Amino acid sequence: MIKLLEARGVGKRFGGLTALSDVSLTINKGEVYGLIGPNGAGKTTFFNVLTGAYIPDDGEFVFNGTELPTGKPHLVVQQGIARTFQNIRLFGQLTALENVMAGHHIRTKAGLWGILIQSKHAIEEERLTTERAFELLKYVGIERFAHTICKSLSYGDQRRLEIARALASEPQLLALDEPAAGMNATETGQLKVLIEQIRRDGITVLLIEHDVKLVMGLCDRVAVLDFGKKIAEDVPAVVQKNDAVISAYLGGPKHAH
Ligand SMILES: Nc1ncnc2c1ncn2[C@@H]1O[C@H](COP(=O)(O)OP(=O)(O)OP(=O)(O)O)[C@@H](O)[C@H]1O
Repeated sequence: MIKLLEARGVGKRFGGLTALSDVSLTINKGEVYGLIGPNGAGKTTFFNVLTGAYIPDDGEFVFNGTELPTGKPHLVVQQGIARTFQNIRLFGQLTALENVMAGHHIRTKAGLWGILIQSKHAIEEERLTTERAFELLKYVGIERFAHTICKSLSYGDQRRLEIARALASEPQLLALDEPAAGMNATETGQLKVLIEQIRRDGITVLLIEHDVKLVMGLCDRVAVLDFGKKIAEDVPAVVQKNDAVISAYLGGPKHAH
């Protein structure tokens, strides 16, 4: 197995509150890795320190053998980590296609000057970006909405669009923060198929999700956070039976039943 991401003793505090404490975990290339835990356990904070939105107080992340920069989201994307957000963050007034194109610009080279002077290179790059954005919309199943203003898309389609936009940055690791939130059972089923396809296409997935059935059916391994600490990490079938995990979710010791 090849290590893709290692979190080493990661800690994050907000004033007196310890949101993450000494969290270490390893994600291997090609895995779908689940991060679960009760509300407020620190899952989104983990995403935020990983992707550079917050600076961790302790520890570091090593990606492909290199330490990741902290507090620099665009550099993290350039290194090959893309994320979606729990509260969808799309450009509401732009079309679906334009949103995906915005996600790709981190990989283009012409820059603002090239676009302004409409250099041959910039024009060609823009054409390829548009083509790629269409492909990605098709990949996530919403190409029919390419020219629709994104805020008028259904919630489920906006979540798919967020995934397309993240994929546009050509990540090796795709971090999804509650991608099934607000989806009905059919949409969740389709999302599962999409994530399985993403894995088959060689992209490693880190998934925060409350839908336990989805997590257990999709993830190769799962880590459980509780009050900012990792309390378990294993294959889903083992994690499900872990006493500490059951107590964390039920808010008390395990009862015989
Ligand atoms: N910017 C912040 N400032 C202060 N406290 C924060 C901040 N972000 C998170 N927290 C606190 O850190 C703790 C962990 O929050 P976090 O959002 O990471 O949990 P979570 O596991 O993602 O929860 P949920 O499942 O509800 O989204 C919570 O107690 C939260 O209130």
